[in-house]
Amino acid sequence: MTKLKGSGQPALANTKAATPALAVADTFTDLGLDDDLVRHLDTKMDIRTPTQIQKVAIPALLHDQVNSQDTDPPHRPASLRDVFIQSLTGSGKTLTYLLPIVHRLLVASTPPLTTAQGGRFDHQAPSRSLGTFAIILVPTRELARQIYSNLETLLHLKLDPSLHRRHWMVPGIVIGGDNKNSEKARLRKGATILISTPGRLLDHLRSTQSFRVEHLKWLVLDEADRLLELGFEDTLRSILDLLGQRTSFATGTEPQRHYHHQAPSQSSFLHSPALPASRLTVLCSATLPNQVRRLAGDTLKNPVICYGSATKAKLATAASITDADLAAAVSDTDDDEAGTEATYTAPQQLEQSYLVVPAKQRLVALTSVLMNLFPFRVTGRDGQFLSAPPSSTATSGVQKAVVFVSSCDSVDYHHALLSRAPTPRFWPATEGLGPTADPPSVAIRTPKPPRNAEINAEEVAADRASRDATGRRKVKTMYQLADVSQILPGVHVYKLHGNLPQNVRTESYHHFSKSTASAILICTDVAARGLDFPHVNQIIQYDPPSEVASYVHRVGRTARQGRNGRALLFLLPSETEYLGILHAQGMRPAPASLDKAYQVLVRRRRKGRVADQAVNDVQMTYERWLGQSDRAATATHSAATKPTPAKPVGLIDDDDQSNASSESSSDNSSSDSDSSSDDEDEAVTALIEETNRQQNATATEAESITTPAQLADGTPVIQLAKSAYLSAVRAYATHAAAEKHIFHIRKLHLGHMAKAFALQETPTNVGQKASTKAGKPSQQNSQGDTATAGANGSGYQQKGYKRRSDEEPPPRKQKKMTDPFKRGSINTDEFSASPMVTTTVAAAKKKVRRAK
Ligand SMILES: Nc1ncnc2c1ncn2[C@@H]1O[C@H](COP(=O)(O)OP(=O)(O)OP(=O)(O)O)[C@@H](O)[C@H]1O
Repeated sequence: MTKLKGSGQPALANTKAATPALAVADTFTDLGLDDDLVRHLDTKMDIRTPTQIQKVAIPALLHDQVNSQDTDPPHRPASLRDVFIQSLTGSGKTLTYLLPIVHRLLVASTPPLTTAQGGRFDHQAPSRSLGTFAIILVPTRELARQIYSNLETLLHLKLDPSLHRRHWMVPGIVIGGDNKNSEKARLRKGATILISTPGRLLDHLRSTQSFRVEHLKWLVLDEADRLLELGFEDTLRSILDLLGQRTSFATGTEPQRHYHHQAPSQSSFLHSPALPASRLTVLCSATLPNQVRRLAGDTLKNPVICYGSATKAKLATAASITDADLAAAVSDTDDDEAGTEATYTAPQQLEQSYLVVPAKQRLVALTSVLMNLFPFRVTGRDGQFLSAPPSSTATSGVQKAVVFVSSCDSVDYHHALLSRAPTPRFWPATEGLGPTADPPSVAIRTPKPPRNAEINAEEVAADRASRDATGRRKVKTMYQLADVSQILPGVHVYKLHGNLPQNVRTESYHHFSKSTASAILICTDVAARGLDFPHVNQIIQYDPPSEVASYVHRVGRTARQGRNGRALLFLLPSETEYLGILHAQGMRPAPASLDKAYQVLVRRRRKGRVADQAVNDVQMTYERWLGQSDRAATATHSAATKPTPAKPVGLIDDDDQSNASSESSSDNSSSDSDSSSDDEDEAVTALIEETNRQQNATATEAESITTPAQLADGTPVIQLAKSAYLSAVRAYATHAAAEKHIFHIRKLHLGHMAKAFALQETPTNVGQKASTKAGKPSQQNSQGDTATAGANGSGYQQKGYKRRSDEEPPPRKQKKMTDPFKRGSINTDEFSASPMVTTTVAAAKKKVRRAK
């Protein structure tokens, strides 16, 4: 990694009086910030008192030198120093670095007093054409937009006219997914403070000649631990190299071939003592895992280490960051009380808990937790839902939850499930409880169907959805950003992950943040860092994070700025050892009770208020809903591959016995050869008809209260469930090395995991069955399935995986469970004591014979 210049720079004149002492500065003015800026913070942003980290880091960033009581060693000569900021999530790190940057640019562009007093104003204000003075690098696009929006607000400050300075600073943003040409145009005009993601910045540094960085004074790496991690590291190295080359033009080490000479009047600004003499690097993070410390040590030269906890702040200096420096800086924190050397600290007011849930009950447990969070009052004699309780809206304002899962597929599936799945039959009806506000939508560009590619049924459906009544392709379609949940009436369900179109990502983030309705955001770790969602009071880590640092960032989306917040971690019984790892690193969640969580389901049930039944209701409702989707998908598949439409489920007519038996030979192998009497046949037919009538009644009842088990673009939900399951299994293998023995795929019971996605069997078997039904040879089926599994990433069966004797067999060997709605199935319901039996022809005959 390129090392940055640092030592040997001349000490700079302070722009205000002496650097304030650390313990004394309790106001932004005392910290040395510009009066206009302080007024703006107060009147327009409602920010009056600096946080702990702001108290300690703003002076360090304002003056490039340290005047600290905690300086170590105490008499290190003042010089240009890089700055390292480590502080709790939600403690205001963004303003910590933005305020000094804006302040110093403002002060540098203030004309000298003598000129202004003499009546002549010849100090030409600097302009955006000077290029970029500060670059803020962040790992995600959403965070970039959030910081850009903070910066815009900050730069709208009202300037004191008597100081003869003008607005000239322009905020800029360049991020992946946005239009590069319009970004180039903006960079050509100039962006004084630029927010960017690493890949796109590197792209512009390489290809946008008019992007001027030779006056760059600040490079801020926000969420530095993430940026310095593997993956971003190479990009960052290239960025630093390119910035090094370009800034050396300006310092005269190389001829300024590409860059304009400055107007003489602007040179007084460029040489203002208010600006750093050369580029400063600022690293900013809530966490700093060990492996990243070494990289930070390489990146920062002569750094000031600013550490802030909820109640204390500390400052230290070092020639470079070493473990010892950080340990020294971090040791004097709130954790002292616990007497540990914890790596991480969570806000004190954050209530952390964990819930141990068996895999097969995860979905029901999630539903219960959310129902407890978004309760609805049941009133009336028949237990009708009449209204949302005051707690979700009136008293505490808007209620919001963020649910973290491990993959994009999982986000898509759980979003579909929580927003579209119906309520169980034994619950009171929820009609009349409409949403509190219409869910928002956004127009997105319709993707063109791939040329010369094999188009499957889903793509056909998506293409159909993208055409208007006359069959013409619509250039844009409306994308529903949130759906109103059926199971949690009135609650809007949003999603956010890296595979969504960029404008959907942006708008989902924006609308969830601003939502005045109660809302849930289901997301991947793309939302784990830095995002500042107002009113989020519950974080749910439905899938545990892949490393402890992520845990800290995820829970940090709530309990920000001293507000209350709760965080709940879901664990499988086999994962409880993870609590030890969390404990050792300073995170101490308390146990939560699953039985208590289920009480909300028991209360909802109209009859037989028993926990097992209530839990079973929810699981079976989800499974039935997916069953509908499975049948629809199978029908679509059959229609595409077979000229004759599939036989309606559960119906047999006598003329078609031979076909019926060949279609499901395993179930009915004995029926044709049976030499039963006419009487017996009649009795069998009567029993089957009766069973079918009951089944159909149940199915109709279930279907009458359901929403279609497919998305607006026609994607069957079962497809999402299968992909989500496979991605979840794959994601399980991505835990940090120290946690791998806990989160090991061998410990997963794959059949139970399938239940956690409301699948009645593992996806491979589902695929096999669908293909068999469509009349394909079994070899083809298994090839197709293997390909699907590979494409979706499990790769579990292909790697010659050897299983231990005590573990769950891999997917293909799973005990076959069949759809309860399909004729000829015996389904053992895992949530109830007794198996649910549906009648087959053979079973019916046996029953009739026994009855005789
Ligand atoms: N001095 C202050 N007083 C009140 N609110 C503040 C102050 N400084 C910042 N805030 C607000 O606190 C919230 C959190 O700030 P910010 O996002 O910068 O936190 P952070 O430390 O960067 O968190 P994370 O580690 O999660 O990225 C923001 O809404 C911000 O406007």
